[in-house]
Amino acid sequence: MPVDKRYIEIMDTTLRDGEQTSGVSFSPSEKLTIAQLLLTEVKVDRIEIASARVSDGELAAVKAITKWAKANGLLNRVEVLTFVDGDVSVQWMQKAGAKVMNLLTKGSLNHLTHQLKKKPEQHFAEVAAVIALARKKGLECNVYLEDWSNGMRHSREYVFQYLNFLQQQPVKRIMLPDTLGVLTPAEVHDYITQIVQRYPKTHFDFHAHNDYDLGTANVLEGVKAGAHGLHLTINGMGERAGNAPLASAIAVLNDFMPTVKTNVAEASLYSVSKLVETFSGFRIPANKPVVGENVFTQTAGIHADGDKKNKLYFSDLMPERFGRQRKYALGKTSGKANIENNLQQLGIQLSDPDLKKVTQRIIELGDKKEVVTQADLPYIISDILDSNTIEEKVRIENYVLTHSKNLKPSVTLRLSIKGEVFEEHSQGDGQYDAFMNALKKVYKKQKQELPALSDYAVRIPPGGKSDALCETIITWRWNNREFKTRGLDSDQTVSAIKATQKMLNLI
Ligand SMILES: CC(C)C(=O)C(=O)O
Repeated sequence: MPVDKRYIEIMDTTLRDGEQTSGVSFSPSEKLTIAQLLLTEVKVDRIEIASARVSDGELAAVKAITKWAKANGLLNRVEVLTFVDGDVSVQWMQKAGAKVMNLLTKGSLNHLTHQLKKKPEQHFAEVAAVIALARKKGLECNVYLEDWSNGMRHSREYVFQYLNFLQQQPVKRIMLPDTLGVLTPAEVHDYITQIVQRYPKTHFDFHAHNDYDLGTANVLEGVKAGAHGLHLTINGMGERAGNAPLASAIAVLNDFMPTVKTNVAEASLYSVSKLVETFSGFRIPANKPVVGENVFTQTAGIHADGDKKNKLYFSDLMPERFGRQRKYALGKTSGKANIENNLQQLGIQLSDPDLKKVTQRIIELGDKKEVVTQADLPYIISDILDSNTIEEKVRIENYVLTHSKNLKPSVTLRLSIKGEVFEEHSQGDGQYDAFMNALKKVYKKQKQELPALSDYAVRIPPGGKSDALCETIITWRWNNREFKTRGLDSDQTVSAIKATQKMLNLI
């Protein structure tokens, strides 16, 4: 029988806690773009976009977002962190056009006593006054219990006294932060269970931090224990080690909590991660689950082989769910199956001998610590197929190229023509020019002319991701006709020399 799933509200706080990542600051237009994407594409329920009073730039950002949200009927989903400061935050909220305030209050006796130096009753009265004022001005109130986790560990009586008090207040949600990211999953489960059982009619959000890398595990336990909402950030940005990452938390809830649902669109998680990465300059680690560059790439040949046979290395965490694609790395450990998978994705078929040559070339590049990407493959293949069709009568045996400050580049070149070996030394304006000058000397002594170089183009495989390969395409003029040769290598001069050797074998 289908069971009614419990709905979990997702509040994204990338633009508030996420912006507390050291070194990160979003411009108002970046904040607006991210806010729009989060509410309309990613479909989180709520966003926390700033702290009140911070700066003029922050005020401009909040104004821009609230204006857009109001025009689109989304204003009650946009939240701002505010403070127990009389009427200051409330006035700021009004100036910014915001309607939902997340009031920061003290969730542990330690914080209350040593930071605010107040007694609980004093704090509660001040909180009540701000809430009353905010409600009078038409604002909705959620309340944060800062340092709630340590409150539960060391001053539980205070936490329950405060929660009892809040039951009498016109508060929509109570937010339970593990401010220092110190809780274990078992504690999260225990503390949230106690709270939701005691206050069954109150909405509780859980706000995890990731200091022990337990953020995602903790939000899972929070939901299992009955939390109604979660605070998450894109790419796990946030104060210190960050918050629980949105993408991981959603994947975990979808795969391990069949009794709950969220409204988040998995397919948009990768693109929003990339956008936030670009705007924030905060790089996504390549191994970050769901959104990291490497997390859907199989590197070991044995994995690629198993995937080809019966999808043996697949799990429920399929890349397509997140708008991504499985990749098979190309390098010295990748082997034939990885290369075949890449060729299949590119729609290319090769004979066995050519496949062997391609595999060999990739292993050689891998040995040189070069990273080969799928975009490099057509270049490698065309280089190999080109070489297949050219009979090698001229071979460049060795060369030494020099490049020193204030001295002309020079070359010592040894090449063989139909088995006979020649050696020359020369200088030039660049290394390749020096190489060509030495080559011309050899051919002049043979009373042979060389084609004239009429164009020289260098490119890297598209996408700019490859650090492995560079292709030089040289156009030659010879007997009133033009022809091109290509050379491929990780070094630009060497790729030009390879293109030149091909020319020598064509004339
Ligand atoms: C500022 C507060 C709400 C916070 O982020 C925390 O306590 O973790």
